Amino acid sequence: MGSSDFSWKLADHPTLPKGKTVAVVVLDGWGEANPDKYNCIHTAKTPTMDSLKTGAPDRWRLVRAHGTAVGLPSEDDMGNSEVGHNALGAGRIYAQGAKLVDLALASGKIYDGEGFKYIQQNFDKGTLHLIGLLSDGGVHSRLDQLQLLLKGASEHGAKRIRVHILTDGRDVLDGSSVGFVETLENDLAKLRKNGIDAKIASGGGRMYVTMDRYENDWNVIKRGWDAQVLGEAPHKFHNAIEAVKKLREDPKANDQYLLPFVIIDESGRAVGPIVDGDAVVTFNFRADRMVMLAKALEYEDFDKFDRVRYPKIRYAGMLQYDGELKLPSHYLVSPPEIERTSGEYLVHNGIRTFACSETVKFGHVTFFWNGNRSGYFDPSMEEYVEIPSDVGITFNVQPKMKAVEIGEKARDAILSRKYDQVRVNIPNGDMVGHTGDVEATVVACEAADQAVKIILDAVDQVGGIYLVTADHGNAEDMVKRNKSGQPLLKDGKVQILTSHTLQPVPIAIGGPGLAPSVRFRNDVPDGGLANVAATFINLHGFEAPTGYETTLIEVVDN
Ligand SMILES: O=C(O)[C@H](O)COP(=O)(O)O
Ligand SMILES: [Mn+2]
Ligand SMILES: [Mn+2]
Repeated sequence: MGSSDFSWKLADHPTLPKGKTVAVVVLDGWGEANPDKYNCIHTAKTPTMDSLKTGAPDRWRLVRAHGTAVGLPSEDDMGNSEVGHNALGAGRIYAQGAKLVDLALASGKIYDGEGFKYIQQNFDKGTLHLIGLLSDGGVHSRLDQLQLLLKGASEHGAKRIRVHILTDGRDVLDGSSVGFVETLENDLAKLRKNGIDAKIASGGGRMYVTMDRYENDWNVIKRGWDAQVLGEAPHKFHNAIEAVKKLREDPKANDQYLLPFVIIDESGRAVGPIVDGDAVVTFNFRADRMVMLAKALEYEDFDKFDRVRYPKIRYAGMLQYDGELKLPSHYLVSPPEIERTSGEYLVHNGIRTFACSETVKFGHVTFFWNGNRSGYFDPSMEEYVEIPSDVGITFNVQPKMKAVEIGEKARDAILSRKYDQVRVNIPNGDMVGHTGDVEATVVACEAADQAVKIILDAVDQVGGIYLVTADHGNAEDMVKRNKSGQPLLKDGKVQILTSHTLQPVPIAIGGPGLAPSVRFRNDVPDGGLANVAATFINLHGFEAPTGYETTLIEVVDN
């Protein structure tokens, strides 16, 4: 398609009408799995979601939400919110950050890029700092990519390297951080043998240190800043393995919330604060939980917390995290170019959108949905509403979260008849699932179901249409399993799974506004999240844009 003949105008759908309110509901972390006591969705009372499944067999199906269906490197990669919402909003499958970084490292092109050359200029006199999530979860970062980057940077002139680690336990099993730190320490020892002064300098659990998102709690970034930049933390150790082991001894401690620590030398001085003339790389490829730190590192004017010292550094992200803000301005690998998203088409075709979630998932139905782009396409056509999330708690304490509030906001938006698409993310299954608390996750799923009911009732009242789906699995399986699907025991105990899963997710359509002749096609058996955008664009009365993955629905003669 030449740029001159490109048009935002969508063709009318041959049969489906315009003007119906369409509610698009994304249940976060809600996959389909066999009934089992570790399937919290099965245990929970979810009459609304159950009725969608059993009520209309040709309007309920499963779609793929992991691996290559969402642009991840392999079928062993579980889905996640970033790639899931990108696929849902963009209607196409893009090679995602994980994959793009793999390619750039494998070809060595990462070292020829503008971003690497930019930071490289500080290697002679300064230290290279690498900050990021230390695990093989593959959601925000990957250990093997860090290992390659360490080796490559040292071969390209870095003489002094400091790694600032964030322990995981959320995309991987709790307790696995010790092994990851040991692996990293081995690698750093090898570098030291080759004359590179390479050490771990600081650390902390990802949810307590650095990896907040959508500006929910700047204290999280500040704790990281104090350790990474200022070299200050309440806990000081001589090595990181000891640090993680000791801090985990507290029975309440876990990898996700590990207290911040710094590594000190014999004289008690922090081994790696960030100072003028240093180079810094944040090695996560995923955006949402790096944007806040990127702002603190990059913005001269910054008032979210007192940085005390703002070092003059050369900073690059693994990727550019926000395409609209161009943040950070330097990066090692170009992000996927997600363009022509459904949201942009909708504003060009007179479709007014309302999008809502609570803070911890707000960017999922806006920023990720719109291709990692913050802000509106057209503020006169869109309204985005953020409900403040609880701050400073783990969500098993408040498993209902703001589900009902989100449902009610969506209800009011639907009843106002001011919007054609009302889009929400309901976070409970995912956010509580990540805590590993099975009982709380059951409560979470029940709350999510109630929110869906509130929305579907409103759809009923206005004669609208609903499309209910999810971005990836989580709450439907809370235990690590062997290949035959049985819980895998360790020391006689099951291992609780805090992470997402490889399961498919449901999608259901219906509502009084949906013509009786509409049903799911059965010739798209491998349909995935990227097929959903064409589907809801049809429900708005338009043909899907060129290049979009095919629709999941067909209109049959009765
Ligand atoms: O960032 C997180 O909370 C997890 O790593 C992934 O969860 P999400 O992809 O559902 O946000
Ligand atoms: Mn998610
Ligand atoms: Mn999640």
